[in-house]
Formats: sequence, C-alpha cells, structure tokens
Amino acid sequence: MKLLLGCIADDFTGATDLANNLVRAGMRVVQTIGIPDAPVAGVDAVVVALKSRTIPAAQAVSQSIGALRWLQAQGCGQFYFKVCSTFDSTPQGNIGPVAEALMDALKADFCCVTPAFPENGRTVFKGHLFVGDVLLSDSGMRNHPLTPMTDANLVRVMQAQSRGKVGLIDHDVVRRGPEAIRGRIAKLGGEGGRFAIVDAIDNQDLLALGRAIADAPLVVAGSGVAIGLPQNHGLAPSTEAARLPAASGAKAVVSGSCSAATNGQVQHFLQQGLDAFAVDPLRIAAGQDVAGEALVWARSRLGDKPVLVYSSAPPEVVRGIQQSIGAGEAGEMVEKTLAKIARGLVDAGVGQLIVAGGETSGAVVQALGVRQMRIGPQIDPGVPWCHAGLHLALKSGNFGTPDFFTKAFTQLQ
Ligand SMILES: Nc1ncnc2c1ncn2[C@@H]1O[C@H](COP(=O)(O)OP(=O)(O)OP(=O)(O)O)[C@@H](O)[C@H]1O
Ligand SMILES: O=C(O)[C@@H](O)C(=O)CO
Repeated sequence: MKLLLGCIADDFTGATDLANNLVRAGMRVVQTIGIPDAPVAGVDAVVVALKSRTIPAAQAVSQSIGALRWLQAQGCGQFYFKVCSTFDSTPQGNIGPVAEALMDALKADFCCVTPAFPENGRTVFKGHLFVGDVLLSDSGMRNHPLTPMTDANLVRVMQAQSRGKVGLIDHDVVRRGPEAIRGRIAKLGGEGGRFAIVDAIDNQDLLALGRAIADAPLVVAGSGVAIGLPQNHGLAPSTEAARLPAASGAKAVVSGSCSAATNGQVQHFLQQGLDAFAVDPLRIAAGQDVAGEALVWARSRLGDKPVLVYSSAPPEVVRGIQQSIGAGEAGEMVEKTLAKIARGLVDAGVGQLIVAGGETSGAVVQALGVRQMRIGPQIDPGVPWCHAGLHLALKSGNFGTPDFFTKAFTQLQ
C-alpha cells in the first residue's frame, strides 16, 4: 500500500503534534526519528522528525531533501513540511530555504503556507499571526533566544527568507471555500507568485484549505492544516486510528522545558504532594553525579503514582545559570543528564513516560534508542500518547493544561 502523505517536521515535538492531528482526522500514522532505514508498512502517513529548525540553512535543506527522497521512494504523492505554529525562523531561514528546495525537487510552482492552529490559539488574519489574543510580536516569542519573532506580518517574514514572491490569501477568500481558494492560488501563481500565506481563524477555514490543496504537491504549515487533508482520501475522524496497546509499568515525567506552560505544570505537580527531584545544572557543572543520585532517589518511589524529575525553572533562574556556565553548555549538560535519567528510569521499570520540551525530547528519544513511534490518542491539542515499546508523550514547551503531568496518566488507565 502506498503512503498517502509524506511529512517532514523540523523538530521532534512538532512532528508528534502533526501526527496527532492527522490521526484525529482518521489517518494511521507512524513518526520516525530521523530518516528510517527500512520501509514502514500498514499506515497512511509517515512523519519524519528532524531537528532542523535552528541548524544552518544548508544543513536543514540537505536533511529535508534526504527525508523527501525516502518518502518519495515509499510512493507518497503529497508532502507536508511541518514548521512551528509560531513560525520560528530568522531571515536566514530555515522555513524559506527548505520550502524552496522541496518545491524545486518536486517541480512545484506554488505552495500555500500557514502556521494557523486555532485549537491552540494560533490564528492568521490579514497575514498577521496571533498567539492567543496578542500579535506574535507581542507574545513571549519576541524574546526567544534563537529565533526571536519581532514581526507578526508573515508575508514579510516569509519574503525575507525566500527568493520567490510571497502573496496572501486573505480571510475574505478563505471563508468563500475551496473553489475561491483555488481561484486565488491560480491568480497569484499567474502573477509570478511562488508562495501564499493563508489566513485561517478556525477549523472551518482549515478544512476549506485542505480541500483546496488536495492536488498540491507540497504544503508548508503548522499542524493545523493536517485536519483538512485526510478528508481528501475519504477518511473521517475516528478513534480507531489512535488505538494503542494497553499501558503498563511505572509512571514518570522528565521535564527540561523552561517555558511558562511547563513551569506551571511542574508547580501543579508539586502542589499535589507528589514525589519530585530537582536537577541543579550548577551541580552537574561541578562534576556531581546528578543522574546517579536521581536514579537512586527514583527507584524506591516508582509505581502507580508518577514521579517527576525536572530542571525546569523560571526565566530569571535560567538566566543566572546561563551567565554562570554559558547557555549552550547548560542546555547540553542538562539534556544529557535528563536523557541518562530517562534511560535509567525505563531500565528500572517505567513504562509510561512524559517528556517536556522539544530539545529535551530529542535527547531522551535518542537515549532510549527509539526509531519509530505509533501515534495514539490526544491528551491535549498538539500532544498525543505514542507507543514505542513503552508509552511516551512528548510535550511541546508551550502546550498542555496545568494538570497535564497527572491528567495524562489517568487517560491511559
Ligand atoms: N535550569 C536550566 N538552566 C539552563 N538551561 C536549562 C535548564 N533546564 C533546562 N535547560 C535547557 O533549556 C532547553 C529547553 O529546551 P526544550 O526545547 O527542551 O524546551 P522548550 O523550548 O520549552 O520546548 P519546545 O521546543 O517544545 O517549545 C534545553 O536545552 C534544556 O537542557
Ligand atoms: O507547532 C508548534 O507550535 C509545535 O508543534 C512545535 O513545533 C513545538 O516546537
């Protein structure tokens, strides 16, 4: 059986987010960690998770083209480049350069682009991206250390990193439905345009866009557009596609995300009086065996109630640590330590594991030797349970309700 959709995601939690929306809309999906070395059978879509969001553009292009070639070899007819719902990028890329390289490889003339994900508060109107009630440029993303987003006008943002001309399909057109969208694509393409940012403020808009681009070789989007593509293959939302084996084993959370949502989730967990171990980056830097200590601490506590191991901290604490040992060094040390702890927890019997943070998830999944994950039911928008021998939930820093670290396990019972 041929794959219906081939997806390339620029980070790990983003890949899971996309896979989750495809599954909810009725596709059976496998997420692979990097380019697989063997064919994947029995699914409708494969999401290849790369870690290409902030690496040099040339490397991001070459990894993405590698993923495209593998997906083409599986017979995919349509491709999806998953980018962040806050359009994380710089004038150097990587959204524009990767999108143009994929279009060249696919001989595609035109491509629709939208990070809209209304269920998670990301909407695009008149080409401007809103995060909840504020413009992207007024959201916390303006302070992002690697990809500060200081302009909410996505036509301008995309144009700055693309050779081809970028236009807009605005909401007046989108709400008139698929035919009107197709008409505008043809018009913009006829005027020499290569990309259009597409407005979408609710799921209805995304379903219309999904229909309009049924025959397009490529779409560049957050996970939102995924809800509109399975309908083109006669698939409908169902819980069947999200069925996973029964969960077993002890429960644990490993959190290296320092985003506001995760910090709130850590506080909520602590307020429940549940067991938690704080990882101190300064002690790691001083050469202490923090991973060993955490595992000794955890072993006697593993069981039905979840344990939490976290380095998550508020921005002022993180800044202090970064000033003392360097931002890159602190990040790498913490990631390595948390990954070692996650490996030890699984060896000690953890079978249900939540990991918070995209970089942290990448490090943990690599330490666990996971190459593929089957996507299961959604916990919160953008975060599903997955199965890879054990049950895993990879949570984007900004996603999930405050009780996520306890509620997620209840869902598996
Ligand atoms: N206390 C800390 N001090 C300094 N750096 C830390 C600390 N805790 C975690 N880190 C590092 O901060 C980074 C957090 O990035 P990560 O991608 O895991 O989370 P996020 O940015 O919130 O998630 P997402 O990418 O899904 O939005 C990691 O490199 C992690 O190792
Ligand atoms: O689209 C999003 O916001 C997320 O899937 C993501 O990419 C997190 O890094």
